[in-house]
Amino acid sequence: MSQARLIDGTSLARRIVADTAERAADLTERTGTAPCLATVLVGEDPASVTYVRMKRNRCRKAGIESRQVELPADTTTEELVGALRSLSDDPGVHGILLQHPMGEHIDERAAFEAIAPEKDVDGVTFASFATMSFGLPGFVSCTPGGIMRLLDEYGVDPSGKRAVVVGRSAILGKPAGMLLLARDATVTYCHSRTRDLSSVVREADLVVAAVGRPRLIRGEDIKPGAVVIDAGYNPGNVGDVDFDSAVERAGLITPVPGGVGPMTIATLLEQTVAAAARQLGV
Ligand SMILES: Nc1nc(=O)c2c([nH]1)NC[C@@H]1CN(c3ccc(C(=O)N[C@@H](CCC(=O)O)C(=O)O)cc3)C=[N+]21
Repeated sequence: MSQARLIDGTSLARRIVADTAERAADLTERTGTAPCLATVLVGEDPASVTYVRMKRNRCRKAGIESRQVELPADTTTEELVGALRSLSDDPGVHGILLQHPMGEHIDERAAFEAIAPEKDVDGVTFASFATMSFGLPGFVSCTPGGIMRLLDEYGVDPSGKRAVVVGRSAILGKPAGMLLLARDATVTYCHSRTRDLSSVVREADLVVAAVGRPRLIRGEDIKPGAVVIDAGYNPGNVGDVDFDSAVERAGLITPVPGGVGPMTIATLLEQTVAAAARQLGV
């Protein structure tokens, strides 16, 4: 049986981070100020702690400072909004990442909207969603933005393709579909109420799996030759796609790890340096 070509997210991410580090160094030299990302974490969910640590480590290696804000699990929406407003007003902070998910008691949307649009390097605000949806310049949601870069790198033009996005979360599925639509794909969203998911996915030339259900999408659901992007985050580095069966049917596929994940962080760093350059007037 034929095997899909693998999309190497690690290597493209490495190149983007290297370019970003050069730009960060240049900016620091010219302005005397290093780009700075504030990372905001509410509570101590182990996966979130790990992701934030990875992002901060990657920042350090790229010459981006990071400021860590850790808030207790019982932080109220008002307190979180207050913390985000003060980071938004702080000229020493150029980008803000609010790690998702937060506790059930927090109004996530209110929190995201407390991030100043010019510092929304994670692309989570309504303002960023709007520019992204219209294909206008602005900050993209990092995982969807990373996915589009991978598609471009591998010569996949979404125009005219049937794209099926499985998942409709505010910072992953929904913006991924909007970016594909902006590039002229015919986009279908699937979600928890979708009837007969398999039959919808089988129509897809391009599948983006973004629900957080381990191995939900299986090889038999994949149209032969389709492009399969696995953006699912599940415990233990397992994606939403059953890789072993999907690789037999797909034309091009992202592995987990080594696919979309590293691109998420690369996009975050790149946008942080872009935000700093703009704020420092370069
Ligand atoms: N506001 C917000 N923005 C996010 O971008 C965001 C978030 N919240 N919440 C959690 C998810 C998760 N996430 C990942 C980033 C990188 C990898 C990554 O680089 N993974 C490596 C594996 C890393 C390892 O070896 O453990 C890979 O796939 O190759 C994974 C997951 C960003 N997220």
